[in-house]
Amino acid sequence: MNNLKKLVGIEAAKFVKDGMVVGLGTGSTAAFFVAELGRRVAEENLQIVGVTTSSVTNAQARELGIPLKDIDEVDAIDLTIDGADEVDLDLNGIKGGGAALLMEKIVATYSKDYIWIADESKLVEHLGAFPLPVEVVSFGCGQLFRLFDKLGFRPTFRLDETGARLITDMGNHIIDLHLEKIEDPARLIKLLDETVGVVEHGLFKDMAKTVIIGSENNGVKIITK
Ligand SMILES: O=C(CO)[C@H](O)[C@H](O)COP(=O)(O)O
Repeated sequence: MNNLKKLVGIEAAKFVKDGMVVGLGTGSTAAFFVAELGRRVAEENLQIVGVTTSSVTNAQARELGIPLKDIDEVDAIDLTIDGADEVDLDLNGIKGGGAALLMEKIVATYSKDYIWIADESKLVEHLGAFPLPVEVVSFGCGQLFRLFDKLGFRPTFRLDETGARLITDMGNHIIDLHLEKIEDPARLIKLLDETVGVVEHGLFKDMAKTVIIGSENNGVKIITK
């Protein structure tokens, strides 16, 4: 699997050109992309500015010497490349397995172009087998948990390595919804968007225009909308 993640990471870096402001995604697949960008900056003198989507990616990019700016210091982000946990045939997806969904969605929203990279195991017919992450403020999140439970969403709090409720880079918690199959993504998005205490959710609908998929048999496949 790692070889496929590396393959698509390297392929995605080819979309990055001199002068671009580039959104740098989070996760093990995006890390291969960031590593390749770092190589190009160091070895090919590629001139870019990165905007990161998590503290983890920020640390990796700094280590590699990729020039970085805060999202509010740039006029626009030309292109963001990120991983995904699930991608359906309409190029809608679930993100947030790495707990970075809020920063990832904000960076994606302000990007002119947005590409996902993934190995073939992420392609699905219906979203929902991967638990849907919902970022929530800590105040009243127990009430929110009970509400999700009553709605039949089978919620669980995301925990950190110590067993405590995970705290995201933005200082919130994550409730994962074990939905199995999301029949109507638009309806669920409306419900979550209207629920007080929900900061953001990992359903990314109509955001990615291109997905680069790595497969054992066919190598790299680029799907566009
Ligand atoms: O959304 C994400 C982080 O919040 C990641 O992009 C997603 O979880 C995919 O990660 P990986 O490439 O490690 O499978």
